[in-house]
Amino acid sequence: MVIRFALAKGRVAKKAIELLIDLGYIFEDYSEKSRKLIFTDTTGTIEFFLVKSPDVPTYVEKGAADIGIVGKDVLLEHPAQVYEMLNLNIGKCKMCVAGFENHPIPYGKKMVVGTKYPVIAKDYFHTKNQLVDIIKINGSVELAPLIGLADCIVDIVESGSTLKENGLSVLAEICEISSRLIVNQVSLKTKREMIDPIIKAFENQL
Ligand SMILES: Nc1ncnc2c1ncn2[C@@H]1O[C@H](COP(=O)(O)OP(=O)(O)OP(=O)(O)O)[C@@H](O)[C@H]1O
Ligand SMILES: O=P(O)(O)OC[C@H]1O[C@H](OP(=O)(O)OP(=O)(O)O)[C@H](O)[C@@H]1O
Repeated sequence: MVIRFALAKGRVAKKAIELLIDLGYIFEDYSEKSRKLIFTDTTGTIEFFLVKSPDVPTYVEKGAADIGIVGKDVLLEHPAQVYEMLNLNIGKCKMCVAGFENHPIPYGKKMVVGTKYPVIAKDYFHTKNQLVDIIKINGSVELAPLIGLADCIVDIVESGSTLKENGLSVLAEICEISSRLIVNQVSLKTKREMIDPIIKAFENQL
C-alpha cells in the first residue's frame, strides 16, 4: 500500500520535502528542476506530487491524495471536507488588512477591497459589519491601493517588506497562517496503520 502526498508547489513543497527527507525517505528521482509529476521513495511506500496550492484540498478531499501539506490560507479560502491533523509551523505568515495608514477603514461606509482571498476577506469584513466590494486579484495585490483600484487589500504579510517598500501598512491582522497537514477522511480509517506513524513522525519533528 502506498501513501500519496499532494504538496503545494513553491515554498511549502520545499519545506515539506525537507521534512520527508529528514524522516528518512529517499526520493532518488526528485530535483527542483525535474519535470516529473510523481516522485516515489526508495521503499515504495510514499509518493508525492506537486500541485498549485489551491488544488491541494481538492486532491485530498477527493481521495486522489491521502495526505496534503498546504497553507492555512488555502484551507480558509477553499474549505474542504478533510481532517486538519497538524500545524507544521512552516510557511509562517499573517493574513492582514493593509492600506495607507492615513486612510483607515471607513467603518459604516462601503469600502473596496483588493485581494487574492475573496472568501477570507468577505468573512472577515462580515464579522466587522463592514460593507465591502471585493475585487479578486491574483498577484501583486499591493498595487490595488497604489493605483486607486481599491481602498485596501487583504493579503499575506510575512516580513512586511512589500508593504513597507510601497508605502503601505497593516491596518488589521486577520489571523496567523502556517502550513497544515491534512488527511483524506476515508484514508485515515482505511490506511490508519500507515498514516498514524507518518503523522507521529512529523509531530516529533516540530
Ligand atoms: N510571503 C508569502 N507569500 C505567500 N505565501 C506565503 C508567504 N509566506 C508564507 N506563505 C505560505 O506559502 C504558501 C505558498 O505560497 P504561494 O502559493 O504564494 O507559493 P510560493 O511559494 O510563493 O510560490 P509561487 O507563488 O511561485 O507559487 C501560501 O499558501 C502561504 O501559506
Ligand atoms: O511580507 P513580505 O515578506 O513582503 O511577503 C508578503 C508578500 O509575499 C506574497 O507575494 P508573492 O510574491 O509570494 O506572491 P504573489 O504572486 O501573490 O504576489 C504576498 O502576496 C505579499 O505580496
